[in-house]
Amino acid sequence: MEQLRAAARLQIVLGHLGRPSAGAVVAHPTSGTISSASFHPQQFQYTLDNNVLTLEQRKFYEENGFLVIKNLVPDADIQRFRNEFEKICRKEVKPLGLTVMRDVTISKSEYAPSEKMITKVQDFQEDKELFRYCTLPELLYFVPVVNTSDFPQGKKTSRHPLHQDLHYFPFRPSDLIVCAWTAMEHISRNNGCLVVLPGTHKGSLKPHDYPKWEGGVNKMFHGIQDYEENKARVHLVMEKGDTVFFHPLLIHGSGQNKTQGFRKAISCHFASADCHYIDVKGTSQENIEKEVVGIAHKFFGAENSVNLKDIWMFRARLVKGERTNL
Ligand SMILES: CC(C)CC(=O)SCCNC(=O)CCNC(=O)[C@H](O)C(C)(C)COP(=O)(O)OP(=O)(O)OC[C@H]1O[C@@H](n2cnc3c(N)ncnc32)[C@H](O)[C@@H]1OP(=O)(O)O
Ligand SMILES: O=C(O)CCC(=O)C(=O)O
Repeated sequence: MEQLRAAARLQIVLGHLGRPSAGAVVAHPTSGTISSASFHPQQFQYTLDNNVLTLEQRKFYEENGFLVIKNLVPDADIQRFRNEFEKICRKEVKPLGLTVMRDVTISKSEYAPSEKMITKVQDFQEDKELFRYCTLPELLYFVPVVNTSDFPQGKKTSRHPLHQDLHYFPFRPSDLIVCAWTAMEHISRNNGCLVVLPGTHKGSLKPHDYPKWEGGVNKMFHGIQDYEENKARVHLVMEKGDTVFFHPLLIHGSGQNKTQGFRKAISCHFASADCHYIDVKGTSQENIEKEVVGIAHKFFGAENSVNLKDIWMFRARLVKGERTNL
C-alpha cells in the first residue's frame, strides 16, 4: 500500500519535471525581476548532473538560487501536519527536543495552550507525524540528505529579517545544503510570504545580528546588517502545497501577516552526507553559536564544552543514503 502511494507521488513529481519551462515552476512573483540566464551545463555549480531537474530548472536555480515547484506536497499530507501542529499547541503531544516558540510580544504573558499563541515549532525530528515531511518522496526526489526541521506560522512580529540560513549552520560546503519550504495555505504579501533577493547565493556569508525593529524581534531572528537596499526583491506568492527550494546563501526573509488568519508553512533543511562540520570560532557565526549554546545550557544544563557543532550533531537526522561525515 505504502509502495503504491509512493509510486503515485513519484508520478506527480515526474509530471512536474516534465514541464517545459522554468516559468511553469516559479510562483508568480508580485514584484522584482528574476533572471533566466543562458549558460552551459559545464558551468553549473549549484545543481547536480542527475536528470532530476530539467535544463531550464537547473539554469533557473543556478542563476537565482531558488526554485519553486508548484503543487508538490499533497493536501492530505498538509492536513496531517496541521492536525499534529494543533495537537502540539494544545499540549496533547510533547515530542522530545521540540522547541515551541511564542512571539516576542507575548513571550512574558500567561497563555492558554492554543495555536493562536504559537509562532513556530522547531526541531520536530522526534515527532513522527511532522517528521514525515522531511521524508516525503516528493522532496527526497530532489535532495539526497540529512535534515533539520521547522514549522513557522507568521504573525505580528514573527516576520523574519533578511538573512542567509548558512549563518546558523556549522557545516559546509554550502552548495550541498538546501532548504525546502512548503506553503500550507495561500501565502501572499498580505499574510507574510517569503521574499528573496535573486542571485545573492553567489555572494559570501555576511555578518548577522538583531535588527533594530520597533516592537522587538524574536529570539535568534538575526538579520544581515548591510545588504544592498536597492537590490531587486521577489515576493513568492505560493499556493497550498507549492514548495520552494533555496540555497543557504540566498538572502531571504518574510513579511508581516496583516490578516486575521494564519500563515502556515512547513520547512526543513537538507545537507548532503558529503558535508563536513566546521568550527565557527573566530568567524561571523560566533554570535549565533554563543546564543544557541546559552539556550542549551539553560534547558539541558549542558557542560561548557558544548559547541554549535555538537548541537547540530544532536539535531540532524539521516533521511536518505548513507551517513558519512554528518
Ligand atoms: C535556518 C533557520 C534555523 C533559521 C531560523 O529559524 S532562525 C530562528 C531560530 N530561532 C530559534 O531557534 C528560537 C528558538 N526558540 C527558543 O529556543 C525558545 O522558544 C526560547 C526563545 C528560548 C523561549 O523558550 P521557552 O521555553 O518558551 O521559555 P520561556 O517562555 O520560559 O521564556 C524564557 C525567556 O525567553 C523569553 N522569550 C520567550 N520567547 C521569546 C521570543 N520569541 N523572543 C524573545 N524572547 C523570548 C522569555 O520572555 C523569557 O525571558 P526571561 O523571563 O528569561 O527574561
Ligand atoms: O517562514 C518564515 O517566516 C521564514 C522562514 C525562514 O526564513 C527560514 O526558515 O530561514
